[in-house]
Amino acid sequence: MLSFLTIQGRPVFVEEKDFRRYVIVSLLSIFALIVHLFLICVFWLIGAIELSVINVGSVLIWSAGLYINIKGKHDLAILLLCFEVMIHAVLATSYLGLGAGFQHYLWAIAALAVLNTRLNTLFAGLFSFLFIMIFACLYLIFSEVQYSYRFAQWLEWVHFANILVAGLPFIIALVAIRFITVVQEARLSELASVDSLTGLYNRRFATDAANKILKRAARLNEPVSIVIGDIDFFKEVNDRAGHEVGDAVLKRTGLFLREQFREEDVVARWGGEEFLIVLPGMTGDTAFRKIESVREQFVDKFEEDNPLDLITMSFGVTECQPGSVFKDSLRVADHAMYASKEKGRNCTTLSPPARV
Ligand SMILES: Nc1nc2c(ncn2[C@@H]2O[C@H](COP(=O)(O)OP(=O)(O)OP(=O)(O)O)[C@@H](O)[C@H]2O)c(=O)[nH]1
Repeated sequence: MLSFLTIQGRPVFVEEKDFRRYVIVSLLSIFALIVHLFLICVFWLIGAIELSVINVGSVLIWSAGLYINIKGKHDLAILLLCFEVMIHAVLATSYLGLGAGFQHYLWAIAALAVLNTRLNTLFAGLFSFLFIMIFACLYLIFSEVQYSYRFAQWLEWVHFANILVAGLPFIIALVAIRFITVVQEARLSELASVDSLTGLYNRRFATDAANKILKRAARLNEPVSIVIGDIDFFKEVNDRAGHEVGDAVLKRTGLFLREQFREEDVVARWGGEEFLIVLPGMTGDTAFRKIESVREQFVDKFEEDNPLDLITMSFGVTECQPGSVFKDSLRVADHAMYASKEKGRNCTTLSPPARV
């Protein structure tokens, strides 16, 4: 995914992921620059010249970070900004003591360092640990430092504000990790259950679903029918029109079959040009009539789009006996489908249920 952006008046396209880093790091830098410029004035006014000077240093580093980020070196910019926060936290604590709460920013950058996926995991972990280690050391080294500037009555509010501001990146980092995890879990489960060519369920998912449907049907004493459908002379389609056309036929068959059945029915690509359909609540006779109508519509659909090449399907149907095992009923449906092939194809065969 590309986004449009102008750098020095020239239009450039950047990758969506980089564009996000560009915007986030730039906004963060601008926000930090404003805060530090404000702090320079505040410290100057209260006579804390050395603190004012520290903030001048920060302004220079954040400006450099912003510049490097605009130039496209986002990782270097993030690294530089993490080090600025670290140095700032140490110096501020050494002058103002732990009561001002600047040490809490180390937790924020520890979380951000782990989020930087371009750092290898070991490095990211080590960086993060380094920041937490410094945080712990600040408590050992500067526990005696007392705040000695004007407006001491505001100190606890400065601490309060620092905890809140430092907590924000921490929350953002956790939300980002959660978001990425949820999206990836959904993607993985889709990959594990869906056939990438047709978008139908794959064999593994369909087997699990069929077993569950059969168990439920046995409990409720309801019928279930199993159907195997196979495209006729598919090898010829591939040989004459090419593999790509063959793929397109499979895709359209998948779409067509999905449209023909209810949501609770399982329609899956069983392999190659073979499809499995599980019809809960349907007796063998009803399933047979339904499949015959689907088969006729299938021929019409492909005839409309491609009148020269007749594409047809052969089906095998069976009803599962309560308490029967999926693989036994599947075998019966498969034999029924082969019986349809032997009868000359483009037809449906209903077989009696497998014995329990
Ligand atoms: N394009 C394409 N072809 C596939 C795919 N999977 C399997 N095939 C092809 O499907 C063809 C199946 O051929 P056969 O098993 O001989 O069956 P058929 O030609 O349909 O003949 P009958 O089933 O007897 O009517 C083979 O040529 C496989 O290469 C796929 O994902 N894409």
